[in-house]
Amino acid sequence: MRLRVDLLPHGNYPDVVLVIDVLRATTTAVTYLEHGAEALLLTATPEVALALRPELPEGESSPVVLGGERGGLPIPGFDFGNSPVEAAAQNFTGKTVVMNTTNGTGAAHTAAQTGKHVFLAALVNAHAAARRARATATEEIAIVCAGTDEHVGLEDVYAAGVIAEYLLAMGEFSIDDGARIALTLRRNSGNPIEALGGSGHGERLNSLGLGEDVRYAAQLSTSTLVPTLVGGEDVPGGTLKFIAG
Ligand SMILES: O=C(O)[C@H](CS(=O)(=O)O)OP(=O)(O)O
Ligand SMILES: [Mg+2]
Repeated sequence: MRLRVDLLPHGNYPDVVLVIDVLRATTTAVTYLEHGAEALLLTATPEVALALRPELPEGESSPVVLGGERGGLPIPGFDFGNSPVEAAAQNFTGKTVVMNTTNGTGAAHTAAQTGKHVFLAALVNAHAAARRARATATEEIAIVCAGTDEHVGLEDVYAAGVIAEYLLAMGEFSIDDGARIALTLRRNSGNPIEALGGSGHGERLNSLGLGEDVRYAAQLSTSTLVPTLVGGEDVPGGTLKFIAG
């Protein structure tokens, strides 16, 4: 079995893909599902997301809510930002959450172009994601780091190293240099809060007053839920549907 870590999304994915965007899209995605969401629709653009909101009579609560950000801040017309702390304070039972973010949702779309099995991973579900990947893969597990604006993100590579460590404890793998880099970073960057807080994006979120999100995202394996890409005729064009797995 091969284990590969892509420091940024690219290339062909023949088998299992774990998409990581610790700060903050995949952490928030896990949180929406933890808090009752029936499904997540990750859109290619904010416009696709806005078009999915149904027209409803005044006062009627929508079964579809929108979450996402640009520049770290909520997108105008959306109901929520991209904050796991905000998501954790809500009940999404019966709701579909439509998400669009700068990096994470695009990385999922890149992975889904070729990946046979696509899952969303973060530190909060790292162990469950590793177990699911190991149980599903037949030839390769690719851990794909979303990064920030096409630049490598320390937080994503650190999380890839955490997941790679779990995987190596589960069986034999031949690993690539991306995995070696991720493992080295994991072993030399301290605990998750030190690693995330010391990343460029962690510092930026702190400066935006979003440090609680960084601390939330640094929790390790607190969720057993793995967002899982599913197909079907009901999936709107330009979206990827993930359900709790
Ligand atoms: O919301 C985030 O943390 C980032 C956006 S940015 O890097 O602050 O512009 O989005 P994500 O897609 O979760 O990396
Ligand atoms: Mg990110």
